[in-house]
Amino acid sequence: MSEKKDLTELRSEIDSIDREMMRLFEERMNISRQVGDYKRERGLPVFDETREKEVIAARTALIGEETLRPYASRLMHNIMDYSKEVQKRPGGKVAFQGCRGAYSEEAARTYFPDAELAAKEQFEDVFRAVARGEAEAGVVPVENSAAGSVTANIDLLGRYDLSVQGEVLLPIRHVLLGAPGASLSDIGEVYSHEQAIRQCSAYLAGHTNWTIRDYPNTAMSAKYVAECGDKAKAAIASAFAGEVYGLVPLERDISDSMENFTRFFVLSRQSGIAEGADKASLLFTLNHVSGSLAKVLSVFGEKGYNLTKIESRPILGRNWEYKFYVDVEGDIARLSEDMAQIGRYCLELRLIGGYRKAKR
Ligand SMILES: O=C(O)C(=O)C[C@]1(C(=O)O)C=C[C@@H](O)C=C1
Repeated sequence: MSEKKDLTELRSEIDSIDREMMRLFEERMNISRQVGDYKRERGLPVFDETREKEVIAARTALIGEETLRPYASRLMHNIMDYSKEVQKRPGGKVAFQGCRGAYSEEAARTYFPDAELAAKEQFEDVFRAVARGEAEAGVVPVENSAAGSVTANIDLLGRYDLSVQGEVLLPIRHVLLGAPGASLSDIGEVYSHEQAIRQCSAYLAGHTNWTIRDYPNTAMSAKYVAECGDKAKAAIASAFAGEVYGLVPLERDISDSMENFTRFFVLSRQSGIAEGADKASLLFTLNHVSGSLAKVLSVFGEKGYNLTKIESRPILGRNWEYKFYVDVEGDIARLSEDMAQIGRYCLELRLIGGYRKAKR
């Protein structure tokens, strides 16, 4: 009869099995990450219920001892949950402009729930961080439903060779935030980003005694008011920013329109059209021939694309010449072919990105 192994021996066997399991676990998660990249590029969902059922059934069947099968099934279930978490987390950081509590932070969090976020001071810092590979992705606002385009970012799209891989639509609910102990009657100065100020213009017009001051970002203005601790100063930012900086809400929902949304773009170094893309953004400059713009637009119409936005931006150093930025919806997989026809009327034509339209 063989000698029973002692606890040290048994534990040492467990240790070596665990080492092997951890090595395999890491290997499996690395493959999962690649599956995640594949799915992200093609706009496929991370969760695949049919595949998970197949995997659990097939792996459980490998277990000889029947009483262990329910545990094996739970183990595989957990492994695939971790696998999905790994897939959703981008390898690198995600840059946004502003500081903690910024609407851009909320947008970045919406698109990349598990990513490590990096705050940047200026919009251009976000573009630069992605272009240099310091960030895997960047999230920037491009348009607000009430105040219109964020032209600084439209211009930066033209200057940087990055592509748009996704879109986020964020509901914006502005709050007037004051220092602890402040009330509405104390306020003399209001700080915020110029877009937020414009979006609350009707509300602010009712307070003619307030001095309105531009600030680079809504959350930064909340931070500034908190740091001053001056009851005469207020900021316009989100309720979340108010919580982050310990400010008190003096008035909620002060936007002119309750239907206030901001569109954000997800920037990436990766080019190409995401599979399942139903929206695209293009930049072009025109030939100096009469009717060029009408011709470009008519191609979009003839080919069945729905033009959802057009913006003209001045070209630096070429007075009274413009760069056109357009968004189109439709069968984006076909767009590359159709661009040849559009290109006939353009000096320059660039697809900035084909992506999935954000859900409201
Ligand atoms: O095979 C896939 O499609 C994966 O994404 C991998 C995996 C897994 O870890 O096995 C993870 C999530 C899916 O729901 C299904 C399976």
